Amino acid sequence: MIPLPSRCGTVAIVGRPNVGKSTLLNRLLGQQLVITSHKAQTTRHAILGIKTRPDGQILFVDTPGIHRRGDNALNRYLNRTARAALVDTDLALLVVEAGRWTQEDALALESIVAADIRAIVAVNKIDRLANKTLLLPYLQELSERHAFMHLVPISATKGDQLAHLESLILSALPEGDPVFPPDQLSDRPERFFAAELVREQLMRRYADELPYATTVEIERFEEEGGRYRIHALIWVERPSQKAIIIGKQGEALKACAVQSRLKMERFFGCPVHLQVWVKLKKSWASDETALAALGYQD
Ligand SMILES: Nc1nc2c(ncn2[C@@H]2O[C@H](COP(=O)(O)OP(=O)(O)OP(=O)(O)O)[C@@H](O)[C@H]2O)c(=O)[nH]1
Repeated sequence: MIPLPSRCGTVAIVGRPNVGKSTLLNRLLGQQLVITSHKAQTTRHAILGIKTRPDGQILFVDTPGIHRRGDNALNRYLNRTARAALVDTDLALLVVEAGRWTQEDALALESIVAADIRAIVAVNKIDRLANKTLLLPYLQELSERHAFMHLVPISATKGDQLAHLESLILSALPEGDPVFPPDQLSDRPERFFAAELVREQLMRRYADELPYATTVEIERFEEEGGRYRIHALIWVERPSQKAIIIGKQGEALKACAVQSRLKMERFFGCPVHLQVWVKLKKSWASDETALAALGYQD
């Protein structure tokens, strides 16, 4: 048999907030690389996830959801990051939710059209669709909205149709040799993932708007005799937010730190000593300079 040519290229995963882009990427990579929560706008950075297969390498770029939230510096940064990921990419993977089409989905599709790149659409959360007969007309509508290369109904949480989706993605990429070593999963340093794992707990544990007013900075990240010593700072905008995060007698912060540490130990594969502090920095999310200092940089 003639071996298939190796393929390699980048795929930008785009879509409105909360459609399941990060869940899909983790599932395709077989590891929790990017953080997820049931809250919209969990993803704040474009993250590269590398999938190496015998027949090639897919370089996935997970992007923040394209959204229409209030106009502050952080929101502008998120939309800019999502759109920038479409420049110089080989393929777009638009993720939508089965049975739903909103103005934000339309914005995501517009950004693909504006970038003039080929796109596959993954119709996610089919497990949630109570009436399966609605899928066909929904796919029909999608195919009328844009000339997608493929329309693939999937369930990111259940894993349905993901192998098929991955093969379609690979065959749409240009021929080429892998650019990263086979065991490399991302281009981000370990301290980036440490900050993300603390932020994931904030997104999951605290109600409503509070997590959006926080960010995490890793002040210290050291290896000592086979274990990691990590100091994390949670930045908040108001004293009241600090009090909520810490909780009665520090219980809430303690639980957040324990869970973050357990996930870090799984991610890094070694014991972790984690300390977490909460500090006040006025309006970090609306100030471009403060954002840049916290790592939100183009
Ligand atoms: N039922 C069901 N839920 C899903 C599926 N995929 C994702 N979800 C849920 O949808 C929510 C959002 O998932 P994320 O992966 O964080 O979504 P995202 O598109 O990355 O969100 P942003 O960070 O806001 O851009 C989570 O609660 C997931 O568990 C699916 O196939 N079926």
